[in-house]
Amino acid sequence: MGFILSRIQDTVQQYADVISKVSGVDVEVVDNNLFRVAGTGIYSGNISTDMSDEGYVYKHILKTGETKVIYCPGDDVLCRSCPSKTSCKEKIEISMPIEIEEEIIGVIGLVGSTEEQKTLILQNEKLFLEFIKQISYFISAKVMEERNKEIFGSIIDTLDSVINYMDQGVVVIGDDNIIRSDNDSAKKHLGLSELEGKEIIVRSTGDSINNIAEYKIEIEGKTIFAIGGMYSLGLKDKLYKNIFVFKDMKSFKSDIYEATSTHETFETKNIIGKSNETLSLINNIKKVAKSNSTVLITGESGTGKEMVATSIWRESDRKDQKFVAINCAAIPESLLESELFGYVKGAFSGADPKGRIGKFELANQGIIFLDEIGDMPIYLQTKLLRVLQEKNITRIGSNQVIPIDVKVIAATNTDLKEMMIKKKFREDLYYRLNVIPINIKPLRERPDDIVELVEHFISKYVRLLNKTYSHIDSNTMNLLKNHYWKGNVRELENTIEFMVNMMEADGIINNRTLPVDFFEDMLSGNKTDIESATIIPLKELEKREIKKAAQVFGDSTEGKKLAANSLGISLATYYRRLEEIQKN
Ligand SMILES: Nc1ncnc2c1ncn2[C@@H]1O[C@H](COP(=O)(O)OP(=O)(O)OP(=O)(O)O)[C@@H](O)[C@H]1O
Repeated sequence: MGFILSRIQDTVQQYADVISKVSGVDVEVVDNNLFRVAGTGIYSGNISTDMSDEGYVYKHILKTGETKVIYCPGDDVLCRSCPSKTSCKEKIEISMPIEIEEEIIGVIGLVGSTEEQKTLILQNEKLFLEFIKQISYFISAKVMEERNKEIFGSIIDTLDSVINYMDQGVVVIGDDNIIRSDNDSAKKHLGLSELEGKEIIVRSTGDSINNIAEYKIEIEGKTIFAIGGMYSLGLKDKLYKNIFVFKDMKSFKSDIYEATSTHETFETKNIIGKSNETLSLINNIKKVAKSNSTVLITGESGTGKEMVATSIWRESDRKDQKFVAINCAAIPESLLESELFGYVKGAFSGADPKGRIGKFELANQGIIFLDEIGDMPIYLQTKLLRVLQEKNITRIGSNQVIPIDVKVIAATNTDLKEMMIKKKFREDLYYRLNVIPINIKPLRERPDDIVELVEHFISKYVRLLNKTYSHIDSNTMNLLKNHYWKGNVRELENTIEFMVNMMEADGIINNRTLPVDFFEDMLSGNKTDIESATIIPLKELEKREIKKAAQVFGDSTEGKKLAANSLGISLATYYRRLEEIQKN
């Protein structure tokens, strides 16, 4: 604070000159560091000098805050230690502190250096004291003003840099719709390198999403949708009427997308398997990706339908756009419509009345993946069909028709044809979706993929669980190859994860590491629960397992040894039983 007086030195000097002229005596002003800020007459040649070696009276005033009249400078008790007390030119001196909020920031001195001046001061002492008091107030008021200006200026500077760092666009618009000021984000959101001086038309669409109003912006022949707020600056100056704080819809959607998309992304090179079925699947994905037609992926649960959908996206021209997945079975029927098409603030008094963007809008320009499409209620099927035909959507509660360009990939593990017969799936929608059908075979029908998938998942989990791996027993690999895998690749992956967890320090995966349900599945012949509740005679069960072992391991000598081993009987017993079965 101390140097403030010197910062308004010119103003203080002007005051000193006026006082001197009016009073006919000399004036001197020092700051709280005894720096001479202003001076007239005998002091005019010594402005901006350090007075710490001489200003004994001023030092006292800075310390005590008292006003002092020194009638005999040089002889006064305060001048006792002053080295120039004997040669002091002053005849009389009035000194008064300059204060701001009880802080002494300097001293103003009125000095008579001639006998006439001394008489003048003595005759008008009271008047002079009142006069300096007023001037001291003026100086403090000026300092206050300067200080406030500095604080205000630094607030403005801080605000300016905050506004420039904001990822929201900010534009100040005049009554004439001309941009007067803007930040870098505004340029980014509007896709222009310069904004100042350009005309901008901002109109509300009437919709509100996430509790934020939506606007349609027109600038330089472009139309941009944004969400944000328009605020009046409340100034008289019409050139600075409103401030518009906004984010363009595209970035807003990207933020939501980043926050909500959790799916694992696949590329065709990550699809494991060398069976003819898998090779032709990969080939089809590449072909299908090049077209914009709707794809319907069918296959049992766990066969890789979502994997195929994301691979189509990664191979397509839309790979840099969004892939938005929605599982129609996982969302309550009452919410599915709003999830798909979005809704605006006030559309209904639901749990989230603020308004929300729908998946179709989020996926615009990209791909929407409608998983478990068979679970979509019939009334929504009608709406979906209309969206696919008309290529636009309307948010629930809004009048705005929004054009949509999305590629649709649907998937199901239910038999849609059968659902059509039962009138649970609309025939017209089925044909609209089934433009390009892709069927993924169950894993049991492509055993040639199993060895590679097993090895892939073993190395994945060995790495993830930080285990040491040596090899997998060939007998165990045979069991895995011949398993029914009703949960398909997902079940295989889970089984391998279990086995790697169970693996001993020797790093060998064998029958002992297999999960119990694996054997239960084998015993039940992978039939449904009701069927497996049927009690099978032990003799029959034994026959079935021996036959299965013969099938799995073949009839080479080595295979027979493995079969006997996995059945837990001696080789001789295995030969004998097998012979009996074959005779019957
Ligand atoms: N050929 C494959 N190569 C590598 N991983 C695969 C393969 N097929 C399936 N998977 C894996 O199997 C798991 C199940 O796949 P996905 O979720 O795509 O199946 P889905 O058919 O969509 O299942 P659901 O019908 O239950 O939703 C995933 O972890 C996936 O990565």
